[in-house]
Amino acid sequence: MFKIKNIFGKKKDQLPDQVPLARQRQEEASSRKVGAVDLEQGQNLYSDTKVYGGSGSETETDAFPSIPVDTLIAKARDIQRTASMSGTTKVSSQRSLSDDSNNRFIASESFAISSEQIERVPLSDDIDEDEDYEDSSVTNESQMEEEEIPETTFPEQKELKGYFLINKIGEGAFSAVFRGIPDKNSSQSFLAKSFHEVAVKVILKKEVMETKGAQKHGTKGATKEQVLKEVKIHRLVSSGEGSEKVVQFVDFQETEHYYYIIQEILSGGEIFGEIVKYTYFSEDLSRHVIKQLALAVRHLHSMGVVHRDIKPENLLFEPISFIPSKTNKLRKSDDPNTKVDEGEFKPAVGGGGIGVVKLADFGLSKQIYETNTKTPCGTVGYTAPEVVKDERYSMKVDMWGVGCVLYTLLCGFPPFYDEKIDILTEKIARGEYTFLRPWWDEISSGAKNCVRRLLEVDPHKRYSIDDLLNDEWLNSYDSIKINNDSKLHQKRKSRNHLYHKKKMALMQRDSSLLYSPAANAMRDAFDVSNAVQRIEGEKRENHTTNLSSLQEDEEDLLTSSNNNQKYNINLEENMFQLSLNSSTILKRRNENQTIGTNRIAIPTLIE
Ligand SMILES: Nc1ncnc2c1ncn2[C@@H]1O[C@H](COP(=O)(O)OP(=O)(O)OP(=O)(O)O)[C@@H](O)[C@H]1O
Repeated sequence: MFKIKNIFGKKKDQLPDQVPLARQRQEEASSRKVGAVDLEQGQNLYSDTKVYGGSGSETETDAFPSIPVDTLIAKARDIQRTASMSGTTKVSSQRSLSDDSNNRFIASESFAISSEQIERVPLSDDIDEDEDYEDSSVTNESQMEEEEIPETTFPEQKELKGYFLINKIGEGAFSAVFRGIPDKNSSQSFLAKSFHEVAVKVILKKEVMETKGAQKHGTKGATKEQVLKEVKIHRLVSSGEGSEKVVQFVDFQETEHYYYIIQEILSGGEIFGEIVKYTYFSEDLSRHVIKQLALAVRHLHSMGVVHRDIKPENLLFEPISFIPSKTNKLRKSDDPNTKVDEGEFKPAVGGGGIGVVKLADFGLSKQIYETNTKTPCGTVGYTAPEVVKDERYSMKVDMWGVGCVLYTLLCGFPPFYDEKIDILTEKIARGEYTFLRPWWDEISSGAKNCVRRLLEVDPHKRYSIDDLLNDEWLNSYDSIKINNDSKLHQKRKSRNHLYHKKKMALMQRDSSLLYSPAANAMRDAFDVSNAVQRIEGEKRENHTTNLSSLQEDEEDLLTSSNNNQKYNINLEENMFQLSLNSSTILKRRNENQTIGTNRIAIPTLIE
């Protein structure tokens, strides 16, 4: 590991590769405000008046004759786009029709900047989160139903029973995710009745191979076995004490053309998007997220399940109301003109609009032993101590993932980065990362220590989930309140559905920052890091002869039994195969090649 004392005194080629990425992140963050800073709040951007009828013939006037109308419209649209990402300003457009004293109709349209906080619209939850309250949005059901008109009739709706698809809220490499409403009159799923709304992940069957063999010899794609395994594991981890930190599994349907995985909806979306928005999180907010992630991981590990794909894209959240900061909390590495205010943090509730956080996406998860079975093989009670120990080490893959997330939350860029995938792989394998100045200067030693203990190369020395939950920094104060009151929880969720709708519409309108080069580089860094750790985990597991029978239904992802040979498999291929239905790396790259953004170079075979 190398340490850099001060990056500014160094020549460009001596700088760690994270530096350009960190700078790129900051530059992209500032670009989102470019439009908004040009104009004062309240200033009219564009006003076009058309006069029809009356005594004179049709005339047209510009309120700002010196500026071409088209330029103004383009500018207004541009600002509207950037403003929708910054969440701080809104460009409103107004149309009106009136008649004047000459009996003429005047149609006017104007754009204006206002300080309305569109991303932070009160969630109809300006109610104290701690209070139990009656929620009018729930009691007035007819009003609620009136709002729930599907955007369009989706082809995916045709074969789905018991749920109405309302709007698309996300996309994976092989799936589309919709917000859906359970049909109260359907007998489809008993569980669905307790959810006002759900997320429906739809996988088109023709994208999915029937068997592992087909996958090996045919086109790349997820296999049916993998879809079923994801469902099996998701269903398993949605049960038992502690499962409330995991996105709940609700229902599964297989039809002629589709697989439908129905799950609890988290209306805030991905934590990833919030990192892009705020550039980084305060220590309080980072702790808030990590504590909840740690509780989810503890639950999984207690059931013998390893997630293996822990990253900010797989952390979903419920929004809470945003409280603007009372005092300036800028770090010295921040640009005061561009840093988006994270707002006040409320212990046990959250901050930055982020409340409850849950772990999602079990597409790469693996059950390495069972905890509640009578089958001797794989049951902890019947397993030799060294095997149990090794299983524990396999779980350390997730702890590495938690470390990468924590690092990224605290500073805004991932711990390991290189444009070339093979160099990035080496850095990850060697644990080569630094607490870069100036970005880490003001981060506490407690937080750094926690990161260090998680990003420990040797899994024996790396924090276990219990170590993390006992970490001093993580326990500086009670960052979350676990509320098991499901009735109250449901009320809160239903209150947020309008917010969700608005936010999704905004995200769809402008995802330029979410898919900017730096954001994609961040995604890639996580995908590579997780793939490297999974390969390490597989290596360790294969050393353990006695390991669980559950491996039987695992895909033969690393085809060779020879460990050295395994490691030499083209990592890109491996990552794709390891990730399958949850990987987006190739898709992103293909998309980016067409739009010409700069990407990590696709590697050649490592011989
Ligand atoms: N339960 C949910 N609540 C809200 N949004 C969700 C939910 N599940 C998925 N999404 C949204 O849909 C996106 C894609 O979902 P998911 O990650 O499960 O699909 P995937 O095919 O496994 O994706 P990937 O290829 O990114 O791994 C998520 O990143 C998220 O934005």
